[in-house]
Amino acid sequence: MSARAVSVFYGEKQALKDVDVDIHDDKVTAFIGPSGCGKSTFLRCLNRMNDTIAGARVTGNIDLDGDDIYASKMDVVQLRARVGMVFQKPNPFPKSIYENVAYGPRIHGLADNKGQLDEIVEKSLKRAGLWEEVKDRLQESGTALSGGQQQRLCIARAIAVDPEVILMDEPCSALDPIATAKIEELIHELRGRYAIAIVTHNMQQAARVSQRTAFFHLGEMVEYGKTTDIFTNPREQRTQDYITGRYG
Ligand SMILES: Nc1ncnc2c1ncn2[C@@H]1O[C@H](COP(=O)(O)OP(=O)(O)OP(=O)(O)O)[C@@H](O)[C@H]1O
Repeated sequence: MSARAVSVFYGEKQALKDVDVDIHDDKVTAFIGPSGCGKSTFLRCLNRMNDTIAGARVTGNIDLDGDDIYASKMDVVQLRARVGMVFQKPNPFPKSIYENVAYGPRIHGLADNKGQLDEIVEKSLKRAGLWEEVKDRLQESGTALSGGQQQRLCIARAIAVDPEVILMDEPCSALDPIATAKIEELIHELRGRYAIAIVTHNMQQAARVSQRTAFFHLGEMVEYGKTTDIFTNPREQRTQDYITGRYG
């Protein structure tokens, strides 16, 4: 997936200026930067979640596997299956664990019968590292799980519709350190199968989970490169100042 010259306006206010970023298929890309710099705004451009915000306007080009995602012929429901999203606060549907995962494949017609749907649910929960914990209580409510389990359920829900890209907006910020470690481990396991982009406030987390990092500041993407380079040998002074804790 690639973004070129992406700008975002909320009404008159420009929140992002001319951002170019590539999201590689086999890598985790982290978006870092101080609060309000536009990380979440940019992430939301990648599956057109900004369409749901009144007054938000996006310009520039974002391409997913050869398709312009802002083209008028783009089906946004299909796009959001291809580019799934996991939010800061786990947000399972108030339905059973099974239904949380089965819902997407059912509406997208990915299963011909109950057996196939069961298989998708099992496979998705396994990939999200949750199957062993929930296999005997699939009919219980998803909202009764712990926060970390709920977040893995949301990841299973995204996986169930066979996405190409998974976007994660601060997926661990509402979780305790153990649940956070599990999600980070899961991100490692999912890499290679899905392109992943993650917004994080936590620089250590970006360094642990990503291979590419984009540093945002005041609506600009200041520097993009290999995570190791960004953290050990940044080209830009603003990146250096941020990673050494001079602001943010
Ligand atoms: N729905 C909105 N309406 C108007 N302005 C918004 C909206 N969402 C974000 N903004 C503004 O756009 C700018 C970028 O916000 P954004 O949430 O993308 O930053 P961020 O880097 O993700 O910050 P944080 O880490 O605090 O979530 C900020 O100035 C913010 O106030």
